[in-house]
Amino acid sequence: MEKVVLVTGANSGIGLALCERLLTEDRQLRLCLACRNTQRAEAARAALLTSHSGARVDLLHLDVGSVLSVLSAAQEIKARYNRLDFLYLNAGIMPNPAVDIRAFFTGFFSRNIINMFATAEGLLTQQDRPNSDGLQEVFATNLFGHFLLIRELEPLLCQPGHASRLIWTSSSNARRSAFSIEDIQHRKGKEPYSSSKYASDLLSLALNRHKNNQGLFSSVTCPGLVMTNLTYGILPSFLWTLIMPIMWLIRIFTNTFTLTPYNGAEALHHLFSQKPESLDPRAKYHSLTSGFGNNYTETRQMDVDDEMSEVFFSKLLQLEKVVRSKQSQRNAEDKANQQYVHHAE
Ligand SMILES: NC(=O)C1=CN([C@@H]2O[C@H](COP(=O)(O)OP(=O)(O)OC[C@H]3O[C@@H](n4cnc5c(N)ncnc54)[C@H](OP(=O)(O)O)[C@@H]3O)[C@@H](O)[C@H]2O)C=CC1
Ligand SMILES: CC(C)CCC[C@@H](C)[C@H]1CC[C@H]2C3=C(CC[C@]12C)[C@@]1(C)CCC(=O)[C@@H](C)[C@@H]1CC3
Repeated sequence: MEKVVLVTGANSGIGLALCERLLTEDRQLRLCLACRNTQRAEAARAALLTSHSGARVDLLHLDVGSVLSVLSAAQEIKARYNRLDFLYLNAGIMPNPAVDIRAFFTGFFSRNIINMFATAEGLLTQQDRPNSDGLQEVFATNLFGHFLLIRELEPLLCQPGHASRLIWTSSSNARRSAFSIEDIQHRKGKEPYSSSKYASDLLSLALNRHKNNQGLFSSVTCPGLVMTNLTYGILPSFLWTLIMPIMWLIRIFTNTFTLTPYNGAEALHHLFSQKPESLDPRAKYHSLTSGFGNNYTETRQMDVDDEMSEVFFSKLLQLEKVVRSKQSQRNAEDKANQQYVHHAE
């Protein structure tokens, strides 16, 4: 039976490289690229079809940062497919990043250097802001939009006698200390990216606890440090040009510098061929590249606990209720306005 796979943020970077790899792995695949930018999505589809002529590649408009877009994309998915085998929750943003230069040099001349290059711990801050749904943008995009999508797609994902898989693109930048259960959207802090990625680790654990018995299995990955639009946005381009040779040099000493999107997609691709029973709900699956350029996947235990993941899960369910009721209110207002205009004409 053909597998149905949907990838969010599939038009560039790790998501696009994953699509390439999946099509090479399985020619029967029915692949859906869920992207917010139609032009870029079409370009990605064309590129995939150039290397895999005759492949079944669908496009879907989805802005994971918008409640309305998620709800209408979910309707469209339910209308198009009667099953979803894999849902890759990959879209992500890191807006207005800033590097703490002093922390960089302190880390550079300390024993923490390898960890600093692998996780960027203490190095990166971002400026976040509320979006038009009143949610913090990073939280809404990297986590909540994906959560809402999963909730909407439960009828497809939780089917008796059939296993479906969720695969998150998290990060080794996910840190417990950047996350607060009192401030799940990270309104007050300066590390919304780290917080949102830690939140995806917590959510994955909770989803496994609640949904494994309904045939839904969730896993978390880290692609390593990959040169993509997201990373290029961190420093000015001339600086990247200057430090790129050093990055390739560092790669010889650390396996987390996967650098290319193809390498970064290793763990995401690896999980595609794993049986649900073999998955570890507490593990993060890391894409790694050796100094000789060989790719492999390694599992490392996440710093998550059941109690916090449970509280977080119930907070997300509460937020979902609020967001849904706001959305129905908006829909009702729009309808009333339309009727008013119609009568006035
Ligand atoms: N690069 C790295 O070193 C690492 C990346 N990651 C994670 O990998 C994932 C992929 O990022 P990466 O490939 O690096 O970067 P890219 O910027 O190349 O890819 C991000 C993708 O997400 C899409 N996206 C962003 N916001 C939205 C939205 N609101 N709705 C729909 N799609 C959206 C982008 O679309 P558009 O083109 O329209 O912007 C793009 O396709 C992210 O979750 C990131 O956090 C994790 C660890 C390391
Ligand atoms: C000369 C400059 C001051 C050097 C700055 C280097 C940094 C820009 C990089 C060092 C470690 C990198 C890193 C990431 C981005 C670029 C660095 C901060 C990530 C945060 C990218 C996104 C992720 O999710 C992480 C896994 C990466 C970890 C390492």
